Amino acid sequence: FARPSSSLLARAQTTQATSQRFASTLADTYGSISTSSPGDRIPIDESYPGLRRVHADPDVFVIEDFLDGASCDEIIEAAKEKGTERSPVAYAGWTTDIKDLLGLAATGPVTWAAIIAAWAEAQGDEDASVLGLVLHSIRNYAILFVAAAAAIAAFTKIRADGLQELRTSTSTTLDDMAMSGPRNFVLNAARLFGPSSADSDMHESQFFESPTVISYERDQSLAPHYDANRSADVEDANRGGQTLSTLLVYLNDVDSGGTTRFGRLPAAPDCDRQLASDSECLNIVPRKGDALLFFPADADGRFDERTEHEGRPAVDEKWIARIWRHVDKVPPPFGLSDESIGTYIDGKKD
Ligand SMILES: O=C(O)CCC(=O)C(=O)O
Ligand SMILES: [Fe+2]
Repeated sequence: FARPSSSLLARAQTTQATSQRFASTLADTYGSISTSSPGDRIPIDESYPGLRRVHADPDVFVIEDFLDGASCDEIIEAAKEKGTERSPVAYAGWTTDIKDLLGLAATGPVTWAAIIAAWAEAQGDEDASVLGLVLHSIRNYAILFVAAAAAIAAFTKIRADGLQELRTSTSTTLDDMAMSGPRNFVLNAARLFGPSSADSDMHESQFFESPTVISYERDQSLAPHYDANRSADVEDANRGGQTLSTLLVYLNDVDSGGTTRFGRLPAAPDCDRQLASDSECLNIVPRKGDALLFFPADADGRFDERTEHEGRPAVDEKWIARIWRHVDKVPPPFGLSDESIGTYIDGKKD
């Protein structure tokens, strides 16, 4: 099977609430599996104040002044007080990769190698029978299959170990909704996504991961990645399954560096948030209080590879807060507790 190249970025996620996923399973990278193209995204309140579409199909929005300056400052202070740690990553998509690789090995090379080896063994053996040949093939198949499985396990481990270099920021999560900054972020997000849970008993914020605050110092970055996971049903089952939307708020103004770039989407030259020096790709300049909204998967959870994006290397210090809206309820420790939502979020309008 195909060898990984140095440009290969494995999608990754953390095992903690400060999570992050990286780009592409082997199937994404080598196109060995065709997947159905994504359909409609989850609904949002399209009349939300300040909402501006900067790309259509897939939709990407900037929301001007999504969060007031005092809330931005408070979120930064709360994160500093709690302390940020190196944003952790872990390999996501590994269940898909192992399945694909094992399937590929088992149907192709392993079978042929087993038969050829059995045939070679039988050469010069006057008494070789067809039955003997078949039995030898089966034995060889079993041995080679185990060897292939071990090689695949080693390969996925190496892939996983290499991921940390792709994300050099530090982060923490804020789940104390008694503080007005994080609370305003969650309340506004719930208002924005409101329509998607309008006919459900659940409060919209139950679909959210707790806000993650990410800090980038000079030269820190987040390599191109996807926020969704092709294997979300299995690997993200304990955090609400697939990520259907990413909402991030820029918490400070950034004069230089630290843009959010979508390498597969064209530039938006008419948008004043587009980085002027990038005529190729959609590349958003952070502005304090603005939000960026996009949809890593469609409403049914189908992965949308067009939403690949990155946090470009920081020059000036950069702070963001992020909410991932999942397909199902996100239980603690990843999501907010029912008690916290009941006390501070549900029923509050602002
Ligand atoms: O820092 C950025 O601009 C992008 C952050 C991001 O992609 C993420 O947190 O998933
Ligand atoms: Fe992301």
